[in-house]
Amino acid sequence: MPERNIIRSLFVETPSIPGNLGKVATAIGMAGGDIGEVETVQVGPTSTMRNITVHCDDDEHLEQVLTAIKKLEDGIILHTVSDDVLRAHEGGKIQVKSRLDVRSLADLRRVYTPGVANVCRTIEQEPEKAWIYTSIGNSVAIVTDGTAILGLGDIGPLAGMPVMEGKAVLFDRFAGISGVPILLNTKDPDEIVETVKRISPTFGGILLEDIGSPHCFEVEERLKKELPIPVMHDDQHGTAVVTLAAVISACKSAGVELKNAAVGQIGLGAAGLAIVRMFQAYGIEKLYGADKSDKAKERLQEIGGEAVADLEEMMERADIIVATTGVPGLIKPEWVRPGQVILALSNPKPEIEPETALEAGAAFAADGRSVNNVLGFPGIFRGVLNARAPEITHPMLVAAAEAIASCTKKGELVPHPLDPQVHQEVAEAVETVARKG
Ligand SMILES: NC(=O)c1ccc[n+]([C@@H]2O[C@H](COP(=O)([O-])OP(=O)(O)OC[C@H]3O[C@@H](n4cnc5c(N)ncnc54)[C@H](O)[C@@H]3O)[C@@H](O)[C@H]2O)c1
Ligand SMILES: O=C(O)C[C@H](O)C(=O)O
Ligand SMILES: [Mg+2]
Repeated sequence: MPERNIIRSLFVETPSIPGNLGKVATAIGMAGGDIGEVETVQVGPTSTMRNITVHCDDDEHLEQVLTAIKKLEDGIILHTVSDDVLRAHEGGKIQVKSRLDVRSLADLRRVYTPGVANVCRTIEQEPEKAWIYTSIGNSVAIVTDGTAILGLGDIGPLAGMPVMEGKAVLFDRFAGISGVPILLNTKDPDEIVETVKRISPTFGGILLEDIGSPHCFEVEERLKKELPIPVMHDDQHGTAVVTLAAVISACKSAGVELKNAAVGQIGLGAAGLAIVRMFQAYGIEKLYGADKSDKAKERLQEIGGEAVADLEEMMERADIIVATTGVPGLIKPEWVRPGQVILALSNPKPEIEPETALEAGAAFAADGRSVNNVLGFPGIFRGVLNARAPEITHPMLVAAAEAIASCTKKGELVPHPLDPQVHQEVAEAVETVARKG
């Protein structure tokens, strides 16, 4: 199925006679639209109202679907078309809620003053107890400067907030962690480091998100060194973990020894360079990298990778291709070699659609929706917070990748992110390594 970028909710009235919903569904299907949920809002004696979610490729395609429904007769009426995704974002996606109720004066005194003063004193005397008596040990800051929001680029922290709120939802749902978005009004590495350090006492960990390269490398390195709590740049290490898991699974299915495979990385920014480092540390020797920026290629050479000037040449040489450039359609179908593994991970649109890569002969292909760092970061932070580890180490990340691979069904590259087992397994694997110290 090609990528569907437009999701709309259609409010449709049909006569309450069997077969009419079928006519609507057929009209949508014949126009190439995909139907998501169908919600019956009201059933009356003469007519039925439904909300039908439809997925289309683009605006033009949506128009074709709407025209097809409008052409239907026999009392079928399309009343409204609304943007489901925008609607779901109204009021934001997250909120801070109290875990305790305040119904009586006694509750008030327990939750707040005067009772709370004793808790403050306890923490003053034994700061360690903040992990027991506050939410700090279960809270992670999701910090962005807005310079590399998905593949949308430097759109600023404010426009990046929906992504940060999204990450907070995933932390909550998959790991029971309170993720708190922090938007930074600066791109200066010194100011970022200074600000994050100053707010850090509020949190048990720091997730850096969608901070562009090259300043993300310095920012993360300094914060890791200077803070006593785990710091991880998701676009680097979360992505590298999930990518390693995907290639472990692909090689297992194809009966190929991963360590002997030739791997090509297109895009050597935050995600790409970390993926190369992860592959190197895993023992893969034949590693090629391509980037339009000479500085990025220099960074690859500094860590012992081989820079290739031409994408076509890289496609020719590599058995496994990973792309993280943010450029949709960068990989041409005619470059794909039979049997190749293609992970085109840019969001919101990949460098090549998985269907196109498979049609062109790839053995396995995936995009950034399935091979996504959502499979890694919730469990990784759950694991380190449980263990109260001061940092996230390379062996923890490898353990997380192996846990993801072990949850993957035969013939697939990664597990489904809604499988609660995967987040649990990642958390346990990371916690186990962390406790070994
Ligand atoms: N699936 C996931 O979990 C996941 C995670 C992180 C990032 N990503 C995606 O990866 C992409 C990059 O993210 P990032 O944080 O690494 O950004 P980044 O800006 O740090 O890196 C992008 C790199 O791609 C290079 N590039 C751009 N156009 C190119 C081209 N035409 N040819 C070769 N190289 C090119 C840039 O020079 C840069 O080095 C984004 O689209 C993001 O959505 C996906
Ligand atoms: O947020 C995502 O879906 C993945 C990733 O962090 C990205 O920047 O694309
Ligand atoms: Mg990101």
